[in-house]
Amino acid sequence: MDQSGQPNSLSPLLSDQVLFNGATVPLTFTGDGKLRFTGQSQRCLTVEEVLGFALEGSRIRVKAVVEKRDGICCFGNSGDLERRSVVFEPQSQDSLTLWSQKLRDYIDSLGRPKRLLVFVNPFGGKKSATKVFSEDVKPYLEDADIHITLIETKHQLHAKEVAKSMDLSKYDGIVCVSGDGILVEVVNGLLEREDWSAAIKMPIGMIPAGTGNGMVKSLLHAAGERCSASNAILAVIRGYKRSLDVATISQGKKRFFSVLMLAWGLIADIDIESEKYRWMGSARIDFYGIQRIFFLRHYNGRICFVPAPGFEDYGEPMSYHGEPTSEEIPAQESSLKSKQHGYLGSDVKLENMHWRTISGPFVSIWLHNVPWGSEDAMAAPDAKFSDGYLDLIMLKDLPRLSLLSLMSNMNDGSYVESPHITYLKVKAFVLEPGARVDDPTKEGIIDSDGEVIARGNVTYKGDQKPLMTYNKIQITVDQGLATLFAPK
Ligand SMILES: Nc1ncnc2c1ncn2[C@@H]1O[C@H](COP(=O)(O)OP(=O)(O)OP(=O)(O)O)[C@@H](O)[C@H]1O
Repeated sequence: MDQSGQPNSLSPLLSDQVLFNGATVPLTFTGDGKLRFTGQSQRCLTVEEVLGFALEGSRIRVKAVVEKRDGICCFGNSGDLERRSVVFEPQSQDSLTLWSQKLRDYIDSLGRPKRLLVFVNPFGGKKSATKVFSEDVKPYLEDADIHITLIETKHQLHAKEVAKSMDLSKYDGIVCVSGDGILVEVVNGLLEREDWSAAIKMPIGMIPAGTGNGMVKSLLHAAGERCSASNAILAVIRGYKRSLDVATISQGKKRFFSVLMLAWGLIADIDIESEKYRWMGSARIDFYGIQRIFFLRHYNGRICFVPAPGFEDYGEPMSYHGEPTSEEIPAQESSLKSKQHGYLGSDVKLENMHWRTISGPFVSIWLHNVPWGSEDAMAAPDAKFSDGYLDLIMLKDLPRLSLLSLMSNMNDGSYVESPHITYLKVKAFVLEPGARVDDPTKEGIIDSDGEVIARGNVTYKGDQKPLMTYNKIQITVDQGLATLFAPK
């Protein structure tokens, strides 16, 4: 709320006398979207605060969101929020029509979404998504007069199936009330469509309601906002957008599109193998992480990468050997004649790039697209949403106690400053995963965005067959391919 009462430099779109709080007061609506009541009880609503309005007989109810404190006041975006409304009464029918027209035209001019497809995953995280939706999301969407089509996901890959076949013309955006898993399904579904290039422009909004809420945490933290469902849904309603790099992980004809991360070694083992302690909630990661640190595994293998400008000194030069060869992919896969639909990955000429290589053993290889891996792990502090690069965090070896202290410093990202960590940006990447140093019969897990992409011999047994084999895989990045709703 602007209490200054200073006249705005922008000329009024509408200026009128209205009934407000029992008194007739001047009300001015200016081109910068400010609705300013003057007179005794001064009030000012900004366009950021206004969600929508409704006609109630001869009155207009303006629905707004404000920081929790007494009275409607200056909007701040990091505290607790509450919905409030301001009711005023124009003095004639003509005036009422004019006010409603001006307000409608203004809100329409902002490019806010009007029709949203909303996925709610009742199964994700603490199984709270249904409650989050009904208490913290739906009321805001109703105030903003946004038409919603609600889909409760019924099984794994349900959101992907819908995204792959939905009628795009019916929606202005997709909202996922879930963890990162549903976002990844939606991106993969959109990119598997024949009309993928139009489909992937559909803005996607994230509401934190899973175990891993890394994407929405990254979005809100970048804007200095708390990671809450109300801040997240406001970003959607206001309709601001930002583009997001998409990484294509490929092996032969197999493709997986990643927006968060790829891990091999320690992080993948903790992420995937700790599933057996799921009943512990998010504590499973810390609990199993400590076990893995004390029984640290080292993996043979090799990484090859195209460094971003400024990182050319890492590793040794090499020439690009191309995508995995037929010897590196099982026969039934390389002879697969299935027709390829959808996006096939970045068309950048990899053979023309300057490749570098580092050989193992490795403790951990981690590629990150955005800063936060979860709400309390800042995995890649320098990661940018659409710089066209992935941040590579590599760990070869270090004393267990140093590793323990590194892992406990992940909430502010400072762990990457450790001399044991190699931290750089890459444009393209090839992982050649090997077996464990201590026992060559045992191999590892490759995890991308929480999905097991490939599983080697004698590893954790999951319910599903992974998409790829535990062999060479390639990762390329397409700059800003996807679009997210984001705070300004
Ligand atoms: N009704 C359902 N039953 C079982 N699984 C489901 C259902 N709906 C969605 N899923 C799956 O739940 C997984 C997790 O989804 P979500 O993104 O909400 O949470 P997450 O934070 O990534 O993971 P989690 O909370 O499970 O650790 C997704 O891979 C999705 O396919």
